[in-house]
Amino acid sequence: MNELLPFIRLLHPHRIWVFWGIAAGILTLLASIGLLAVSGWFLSASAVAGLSLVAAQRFDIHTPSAGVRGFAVLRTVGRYAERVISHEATLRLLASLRVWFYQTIEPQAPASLYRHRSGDLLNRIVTDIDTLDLLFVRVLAPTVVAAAVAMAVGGLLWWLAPSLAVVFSLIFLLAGLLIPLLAERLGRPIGAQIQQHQGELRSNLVEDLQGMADLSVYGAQHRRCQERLAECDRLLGLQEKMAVISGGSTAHITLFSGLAALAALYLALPLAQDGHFSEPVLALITFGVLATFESVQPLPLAYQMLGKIRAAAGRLIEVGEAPVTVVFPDVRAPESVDLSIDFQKVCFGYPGSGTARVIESIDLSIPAQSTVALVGPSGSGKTTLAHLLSRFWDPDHGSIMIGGTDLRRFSEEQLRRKITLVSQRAHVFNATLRDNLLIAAPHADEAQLRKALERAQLAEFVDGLPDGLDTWTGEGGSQLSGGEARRLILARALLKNAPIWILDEPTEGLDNDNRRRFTETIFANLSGRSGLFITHTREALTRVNQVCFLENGHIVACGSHERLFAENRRYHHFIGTQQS
Ligand SMILES: Nc1ncnc2c1ncn2[C@@H]1O[C@H](COP(=O)(O)OP(=O)(O)OP(=O)(O)O)[C@@H](O)[C@H]1O
Repeated sequence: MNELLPFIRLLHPHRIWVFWGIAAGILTLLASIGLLAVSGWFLSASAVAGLSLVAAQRFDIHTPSAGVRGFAVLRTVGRYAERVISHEATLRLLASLRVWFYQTIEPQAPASLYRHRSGDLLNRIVTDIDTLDLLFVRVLAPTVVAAAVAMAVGGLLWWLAPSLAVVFSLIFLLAGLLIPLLAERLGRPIGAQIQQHQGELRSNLVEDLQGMADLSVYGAQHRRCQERLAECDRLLGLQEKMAVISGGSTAHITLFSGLAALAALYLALPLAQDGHFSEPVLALITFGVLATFESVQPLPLAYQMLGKIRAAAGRLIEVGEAPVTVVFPDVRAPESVDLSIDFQKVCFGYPGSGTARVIESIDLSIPAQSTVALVGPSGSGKTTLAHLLSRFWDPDHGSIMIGGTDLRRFSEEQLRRKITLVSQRAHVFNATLRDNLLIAAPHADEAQLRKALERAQLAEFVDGLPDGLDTWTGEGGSQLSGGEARRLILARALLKNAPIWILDEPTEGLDNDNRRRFTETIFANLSGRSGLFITHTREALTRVNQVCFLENGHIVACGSHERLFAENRRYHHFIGTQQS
């Protein structure tokens, strides 16, 4: 149950709502019991009074009928209040849960979150958090309400006759404790499996939808559809098992409530005959006992779901409490105008990939306001080096400096302000062109947006659009061409105006003409900045200050493109194959 504790603690700020929700629940149930018990008493008292004319004339029908009406009104109002208040508490808890989850995963982005499939994360954020809201409304509140009501009724029975209270308590404990615990025990593994299967099904569906175009090109839709159907069948099978447990436990609760009413009648009858109380009180006791079992009716289903709730809590904690690989200091490092970059004996291996290193003892200096190109075969570690400079990860050994200060000394805001990353994978949000630009500079005015568009050579394109900057870009920029999307990302980078640029194959996938024009634009904007440019295009390599050739995580040669091309056979060969 430990996995639930962090979430129970989240209820603390909303304790007032929780308290009143539970209080309204208790009031409603007591009104329900009162209604049935007084109605029972009223009917039998009327019947008894009807036996003699004198008693019938003396019989006060007004007080009990007012009582019945009073309890009925109280029950309705109480139920309404209980629903409103408990839902308010639940929604507040949900909001706290979402904030908590976001706050715990945000420091893990982007490095640690790569481990999770996007559908899986979405599922945890939406479904697991929604499942956890059942914890209060379905489990905690009804348990407290049932316990409080049972104590109230037990106390009353004790006052009438202790034997009644003892028998009632025993049967109530069987129904309210044993059956929910049994349901929990039986439902736990199935609930956990349901939660896991639902997560997998949703992740797979998201992936299938994202890859629909490829699935249809390769004719794999039918096969994937069959796989999803098989997953749905497995899920249905599990849900059927849950339904059987739930039906069984409801039937047992009903049985126990009937038994308790019979036992109460059996014990109270001789007491009534002995004159301990009048005959109509017999009906009051029997109906009261019967109505009290209403409080335990929702418990088996709630405890049966506990497995599902615990699995959801476990899945959230697994993501939320994963170690944060990169921790930024709160205190800012002293600012320096020096924007030189130094990699000193940097070694790095991805977490979870054993001792295999992707970067091996790299020394690299990028003087301020100059650009170094990284060239190398696929998988040689170029992007990893760029991500290390962006501090998505920290090196295992060695250090990376900007202006002589270790990256680890900069606060997050300080470092992010210094660096812009323009990559082929940069994300275009499903929003307007304007919104995509404002991500970099939320307060930029029209003139600044216009200037960035002009410098990225996108102004003409935007002017030709009927909605201009308010044009929707589509999912991942699907309504833009590759070149337009890159220019939009470049305009965004220009708006940020960071002094250090990391460019990770920004022209990849563009045709020759677009690539040349895009490279031209980049270099026109690179002047005065320090840059790390991952590229293998000749037009970029001939314009940077230095080229470093990377193989298997090692820098094997550095120099001008012309010199390396003339003197380094492997570089010559690599560039030759790239150009061809
Ligand atoms: N998140 C990750 N977790 C584990 N291994 C990774 C991860 N990202 C990259 N790698 C591995 O690290 C190695 C270097 O990858 P990297 O992306 O840095 O190469 P690259 O030189 O940029 O390649 P490319 O030119 O194809 O983009 C590769 O073997 C890759 O499989």
